[in-house]
Amino acid sequence: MTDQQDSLTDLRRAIDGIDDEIVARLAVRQGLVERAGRLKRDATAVRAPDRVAAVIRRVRATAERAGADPALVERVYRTMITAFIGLELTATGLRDRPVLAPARPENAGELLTLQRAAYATEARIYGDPGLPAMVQTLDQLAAELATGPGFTATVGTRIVGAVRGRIEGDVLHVGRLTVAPDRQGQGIGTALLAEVEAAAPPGTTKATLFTGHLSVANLRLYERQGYREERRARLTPQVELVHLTKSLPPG
Ligand SMILES: C=C(O[C@@H]1C=C(C(=O)O)C=C[C@H]1O)C(=O)O
Repeated sequence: MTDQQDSLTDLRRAIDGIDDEIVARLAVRQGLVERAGRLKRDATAVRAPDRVAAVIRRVRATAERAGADPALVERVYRTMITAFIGLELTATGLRDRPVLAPARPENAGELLTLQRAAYATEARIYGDPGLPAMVQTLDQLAAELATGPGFTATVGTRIVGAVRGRIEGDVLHVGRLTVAPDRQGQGIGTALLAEVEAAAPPGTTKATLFTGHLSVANLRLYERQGYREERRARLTPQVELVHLTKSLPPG
C-alpha cells in the first residue's frame, strides 16, 4: 500500500512537471493565437474551420509518431482550440459582430420566422396583423429568394437580419430589410442595405424601396443612407406606402 502511494506520488510529481511545461507552452500559444485574431475581420475568420481541420490532421500524425493515442490527442486539441477560439472572439470583440453572407435557399424557414418577428412591430404600428410580410408563405418567400441578390446577417448560428433585392432593368428593388427585434438599432440594417446595393450588377442606376408612412425608424434609416421620397401610395385605409429612391454610383 505504502509502495503504491509513494509511486503514485512520484508519478503525480512527474505529471505536475509536464503540466508546468504544457502550461508554459500554452502561454506562448495564447500569445500567437491573440496575434492571429488581430488579423481577422469577422467571427467566421476567427473560427477558421479549415485551419482547425488541418491542425487536427497534423497533431494526429504527430501523435502517431510520438506514440500517443491519436484519438485522445484529437479530443484534447478540439477542446483546447474551442477554448482558444472563445478567447479570440472575446479579445477581438468579434463574438457579437454579425457576419454578412449571401442568403441560401435553406435559409427560407428561418427567414420566415425572422420576418414574422420583425414585422410584428410594424403590424402593431398599423393595427394590422395581415401585412403582406406577416402572411407570406414559405413557398412565396423561397421563390422570392431565388429572384435576386439576398443577404443574411448572422451572429453565431442565428440569423439576426436579412434583405432581398430584385433587379429589373437598371433598377434594384430592395425588399424585406428585416432585423431581429432585439438587435435593432445596432447598424445591422444599414450594413445589409449597403451590401445589397453593392451586389447590384454594373449598369444598375438606382435603388428603390418602400415602407409604411408611420415607420419612422425605417424612414430615418433610409434617409440617412441617401434615399429620398419619390411618391406615396395608399395601401389600405390605415397604411400609406412611402416609396424612396437613391441613385447608385456607376460601376
Ligand atoms: C489561431 C487561429 O484561430 C483559431 C484557433 C486555432 C488554434 O487554436 O489552433 C486554429 C484556428 C482557428 O479556429 C488561426 O486561425 O490560426
